[in-house]
Amino acid sequence: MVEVQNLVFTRRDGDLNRAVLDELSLSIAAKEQVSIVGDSGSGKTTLIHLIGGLLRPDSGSIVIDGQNITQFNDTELALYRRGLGMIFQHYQLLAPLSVYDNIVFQAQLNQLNPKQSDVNALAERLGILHKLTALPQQLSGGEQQRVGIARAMINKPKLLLADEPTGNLNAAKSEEVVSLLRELCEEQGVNLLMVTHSQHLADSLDRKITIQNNRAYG
Ligand SMILES: Nc1ncnc2c1ncn2[C@@H]1O[C@H](COP(=O)(O)OP(=O)(O)OP(=O)(O)O)[C@@H](O)[C@H]1O
Repeated sequence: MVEVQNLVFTRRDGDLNRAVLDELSLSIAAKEQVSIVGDSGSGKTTLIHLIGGLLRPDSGSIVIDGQNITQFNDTELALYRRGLGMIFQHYQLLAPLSVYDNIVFQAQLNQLNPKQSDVNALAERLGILHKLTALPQQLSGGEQQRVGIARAMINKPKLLLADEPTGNLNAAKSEEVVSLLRELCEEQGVNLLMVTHSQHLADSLDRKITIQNNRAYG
């Protein structure tokens, strides 16, 4: 569950501080799947990064499962980030590593050692079982994003943050990837927050939040 209250985040713009998010509040129930839409530059990525503990707000609170992450120190915040799943538009796979190693690398850094049988089961589910020994460059965009999803899901996160996960894919591939993402999140009871520019994909989730005039609606 995500509870954001009166969030303020400013960025330096020349000599001025400019509010990107200003007293933004929103509430997302456990297991809910929510899309985040809004004009370019409205602050969607900023919001995802704040909820993901990659940025700190100027003021306001972000409560995740009862814990106000804005009060975490750096170590606590790093620990919090390890428990999240994140998916990016440009996949951010490690080029020299095989698909299998890309899926487990982050988990292993965090001293979690996913079982091979779990990796295989997830890869099968995502249709990339036959690609586990391939390098990312040998994969299509859609396949690379499936690896991104596997990497995010292998830790069994409670919260999955996806920033334009289909921004590099065509409409048909985008639908495939998002419907897989939805299914997996539903099965595992994962809260999904997905930034998208596609109204169609946004409408396919439980709820749509629009960022406009530095605030959240919907
Ligand atoms: N590192 C940065 N330094 C200064 N300003 C930034 C930085 N990153 C983003 N901004 C500004 O903050 C505002 C919000 O950016 P953000 O990336 O959150 O928007 P967005 O809604 O995700 O946009 P898009 O849909 O184009 O990806 C924009 O005006 C942007 O120019």
